[in-house]
Amino acid sequence: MKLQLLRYCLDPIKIMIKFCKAHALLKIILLIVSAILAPLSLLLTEDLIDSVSELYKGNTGYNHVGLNLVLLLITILTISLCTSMEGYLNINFDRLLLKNWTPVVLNKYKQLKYSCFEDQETQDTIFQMSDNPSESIKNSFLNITQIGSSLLSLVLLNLVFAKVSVWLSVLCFVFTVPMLFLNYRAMTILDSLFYKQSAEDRKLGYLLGLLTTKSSLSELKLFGAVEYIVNQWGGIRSKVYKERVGANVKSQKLIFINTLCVMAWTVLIIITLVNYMYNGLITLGLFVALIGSLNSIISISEQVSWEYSEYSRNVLKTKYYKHFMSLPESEESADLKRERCFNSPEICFNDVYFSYPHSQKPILQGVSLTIRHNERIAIVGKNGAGKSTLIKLLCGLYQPDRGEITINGIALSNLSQHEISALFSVVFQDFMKYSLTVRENIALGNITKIHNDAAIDKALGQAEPMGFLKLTGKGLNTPLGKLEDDGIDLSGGEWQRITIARALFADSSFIILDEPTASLDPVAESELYQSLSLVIQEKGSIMISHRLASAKLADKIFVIDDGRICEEGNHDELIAKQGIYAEMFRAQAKWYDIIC
Ligand SMILES: Nc1ncnc2c1ncn2[C@@H]1O[C@H](COP(=O)(O)OP(=O)(O)OP(=O)(O)O)[C@@H](O)[C@H]1O
Repeated sequence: MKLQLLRYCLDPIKIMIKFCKAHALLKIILLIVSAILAPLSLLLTEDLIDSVSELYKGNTGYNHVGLNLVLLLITILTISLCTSMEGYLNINFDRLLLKNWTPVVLNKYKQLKYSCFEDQETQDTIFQMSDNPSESIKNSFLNITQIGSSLLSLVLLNLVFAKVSVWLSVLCFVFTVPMLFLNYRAMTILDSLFYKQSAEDRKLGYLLGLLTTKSSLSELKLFGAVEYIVNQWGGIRSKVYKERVGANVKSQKLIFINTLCVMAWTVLIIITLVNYMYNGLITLGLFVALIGSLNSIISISEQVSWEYSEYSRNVLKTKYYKHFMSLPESEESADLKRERCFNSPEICFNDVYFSYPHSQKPILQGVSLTIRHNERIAIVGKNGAGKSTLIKLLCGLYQPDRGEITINGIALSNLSQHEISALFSVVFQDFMKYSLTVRENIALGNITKIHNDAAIDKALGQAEPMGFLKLTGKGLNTPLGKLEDDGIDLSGGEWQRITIARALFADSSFIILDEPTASLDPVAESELYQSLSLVIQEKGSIMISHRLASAKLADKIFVIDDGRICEEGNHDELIAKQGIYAEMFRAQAKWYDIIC
């Protein structure tokens, strides 16, 4: 089955020629030259020995011996030069890949369509791409070209036997095949186990992570569950170990059988050659050359099997790379690079339907709504109603299946990424915590203003009016997270405020907050709303929140149920309507009434 991997053998060659053209071609030429020179050196050895023997008998002069010696030395020197140049090329491949290949891959990451992240296969590919695949692609190129060169050498070495008899050459070749096969099988037994155990290896790593990470270890200790995880880890570990021992024994058995075959084959060939020499059918030189080829054939067969086993591991990354490069990119055609300025933008959802890629489940079903600039909007609804999905569509991360989203009458799909970024800045539920400086964490919202300290301070002040953040002497350049020794580790609520500051710093027409106060304590929540109500007067706001007290502040509330807008109005209107919103609000208020 693993032989099927040979169908990918041209891919690493094509990739390496694309990114390291001259070096890759030179490597192939050097390998071909080395493959030819190995049997040639044996033939020259034969000539040298025979000429020395003729010199001894007085049938030839020193010149002939000298010429053979010089030719042999030149060949040995050339082989050694080829090997040194190959070493030099191998080092340069890394440099060239870093220079030519890495920017192409990074650019592809930049262009990837957001929907790519939905598909499990694609997620695997993206994960594999993060594990430096260029190293594996380079290695699979080296493996496959080395296999080609070794096979060429094998054929040429077998041809040396044809000097004695064609049958001997055929016999020699026929014996090479089981030798290759047994070596290959011995390697694949270990390889197959490696693949079979990869899920268990991942699980072992995960369990070990649970036992060595501060947060999980402290929770497991509290629950008294550490021993359970240790036992789980131990169970898998001993199963993996037993399987490895078993596979090694099987592999060693095959290697032993192979050694016996090689010995029988060697003895047979030597007896045949001795017999030929005894009958005067071959010279001493040819006898020595053929014995030399036996050694080379055995070691090359072992090398081919080893290289193939390495190739079968490395070439998988080439598969991932090809898949990665074929992933769809977000289209940003020339006419979409415009930067129009939308004064008083108005958002319209016109009968929008949407299902996630690879899913049949309808998430939004005929959503129609209008949001004007400077309006404070709240979107409320049960878990899974489709609130966050609506925001993702608004930011252009997904396209509606039916219906249209427009900004001032222009379809959102016709807006450039730049225009969309100028319209919306979003704080998602699963916001990012960047282990960068405070300055960078905030300026990522508008990187052009990264050195504008006054603007950064203003955004920070709006997001955290009480000044929770105690900066070190480095001020805004204080690192956050634990990547650096003097980094500050923030609480969930503190990180959330940094994220809100980032969104405010972006200076967009609308600020979108998906559960902005989920990690905040009640006092911080109330302070944030007061601060935001001032900021938001200058721009539109769309807030998703399960805390309905915050929805009271909104000019308009949209209630989503099962992907449909089922109610719309301000707090008083919706309470008067006695519908879903009123029911949700009463359910929450009841708890406070009980306590009060
Ligand atoms: N990437 C995805 N692929 C497939 N289905 C998804 C994906 N993301 C969300 N969903 C599904 O879409 C539905 C709506 O999800 P969404 O996150 O929009 O709900 P929500 O109203 O924001 O919920 P919550 O209040 O819990 O945050 C859910 O049933 C969810 O399982």
